[in-house]
Amino acid sequence: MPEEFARYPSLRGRVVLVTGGASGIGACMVEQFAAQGARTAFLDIDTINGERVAAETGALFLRCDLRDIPALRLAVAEVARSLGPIGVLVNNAARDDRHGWETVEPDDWDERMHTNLRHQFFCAQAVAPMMQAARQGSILFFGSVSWMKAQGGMPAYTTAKSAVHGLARGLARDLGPFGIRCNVVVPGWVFTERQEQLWATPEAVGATLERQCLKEKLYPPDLARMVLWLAADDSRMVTAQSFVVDGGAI
Ligand SMILES: NC(=O)C1=CN([C@@H]2O[C@H](COP(=O)(O)OP(=O)(O)OC[C@H]3O[C@@H](n4cnc5c(N)ncnc54)[C@H](O)[C@@H]3O)[C@@H](O)[C@H]2O)C=CC1
Ligand SMILES: O=C1OC[C@@H](O)[C@H](O)[C@H]1O
Repeated sequence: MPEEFARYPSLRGRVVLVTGGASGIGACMVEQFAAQGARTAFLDIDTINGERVAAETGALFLRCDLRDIPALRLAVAEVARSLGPIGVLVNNAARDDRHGWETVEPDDWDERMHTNLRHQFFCAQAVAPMMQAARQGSILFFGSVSWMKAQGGMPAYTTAKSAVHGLARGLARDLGPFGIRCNVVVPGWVFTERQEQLWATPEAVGATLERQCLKEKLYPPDLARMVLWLAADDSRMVTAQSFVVDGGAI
């Protein structure tokens, strides 16, 4: 894996907000945006890891349960007050806990929609006015290959992740006249510590690599590289699109 990351001059000084930045892919993105010289902030429910990442990167960490929309709105406003108008939003936070179709109750369903979909919209709604004033902005939404692969065992999660595409494309149309771009990043199976611990059995890893055209495991930097480009002005005419980073699994 290449050590160096591409440099994006337009990200220097740009205010970037990442949700779910305390671990996994989100933590890698926080690290890389900070390395680009962006004024970086992240929201997460995980205080312990959030404070660790903030100490390591110098990024601003605000604890926030993104299922709580009033709290989300206050946190976004605090980021803008502290760092300046937000120019890039990365809607990364989610939870891919498995759940059987047979046992899901209405409250479970609603909670998983709140955890994986709803906050992506309300974070976009909160930053859009700042981006409208600047006549530019990049909003990234995180999807998943899981629904594309017809992965079972998590129907609420795969539903939420497929809905992200409709959300991004509709907002791309609404916000495009203001120079605001909306795109979806679609990770394949990305081997974070959590994924390794929870699900990376030799059989599951083997089956994934068998399915991928590229026979290597994906890691968070593979996603961060795509995100940096979509966040930067280098992708200035790219919107309403989905970018799959999965080693060719689908
Ligand atoms: N790792 C993978 O294999 C894949 C990941 N993805 C997507 O990529 C993104 C990042 O994935 P990972 O790093 O693996 O996720 P992760 O589960 O390791 O990290 C998600 C982060 O979001 C935070 N979070 C969860 N619920 C929250 C809430 N209510 N309020 C605030 N923060 C909350 C968690 O504390 C955590 O720091 C997610 O959107 C995920 O759905 C998609 C396909 C595959
Ligand atoms: O979104 C996802 O897609 C692939 C799954 O194996 C992974 O655990 C999940 O996060």
